[in-house]
Amino acid sequence: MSAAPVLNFITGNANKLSEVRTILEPAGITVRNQPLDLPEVQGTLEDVTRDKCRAAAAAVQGPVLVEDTCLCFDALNGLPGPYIKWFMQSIGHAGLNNLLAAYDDKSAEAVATFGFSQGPGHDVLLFQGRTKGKIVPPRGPTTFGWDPIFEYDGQTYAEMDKSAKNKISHRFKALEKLRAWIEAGGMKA
Ligand SMILES: O=c1[nH]c(=O)c2ncn([C@@H]3O[C@H](COP(=O)(O)OP(=O)(O)OP(=O)(O)O)[C@@H](O)[C@H]3O)c2[nH]1
Ligand SMILES: [Mg+2]
Repeated sequence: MSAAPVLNFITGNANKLSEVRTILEPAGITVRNQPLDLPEVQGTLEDVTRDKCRAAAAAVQGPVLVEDTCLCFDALNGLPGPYIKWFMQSIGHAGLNNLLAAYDDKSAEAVATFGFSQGPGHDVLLFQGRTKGKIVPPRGPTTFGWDPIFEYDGQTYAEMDKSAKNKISHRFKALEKLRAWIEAGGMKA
């Protein structure tokens, strides 16, 4: 019998870690964590995750999982995208809504891109999930980033039960792909 898969998820974000554990542990996948704050380059969603994954593998000298989250406004051709963390920190929910004040189109996409590497010098494999929604004035608890302003099917992410978010979220969809790859024996290849 083969050993149960173990992932070392390098993130400093406790909310991400909690969602990833909740989604993967029922599938028998153990998620460890090292909360390193890695430098993040500018570029496409995929560039940012690949670079973050290489930096994580170099830092821990072993197999790693990382994730980068983007929030892409359709009216702004995908911005703030990978820069959402800095936008969120500097202008908050009100500022993010104001960015779209000049446009009728409030649609947005949440994107999670996980990167897995067996270690330094190995390729980075990407697993991406996308959920479409729209940007609204904040509703619901302010526990996690921009959850209160991202509305999906009439409810903001923040208004949903965690279990409901974890069935439709960008992160869940990306982790479904990662899980399928692990179950097909990808980590051993
Ligand atoms: O409301 C939210 N619902 C989510 O589902 C979600 N996922 C991520 N985020 C936030 O979006 C930025 C991404 O930046 P990010 O991917 O670099 O994350 P991070 O720097 O916090 O952690 P990490 O890079 O150590 O993994 C950060 O501000 C995160 O807090 C979310 N906010
Ligand atoms: Mg980060």
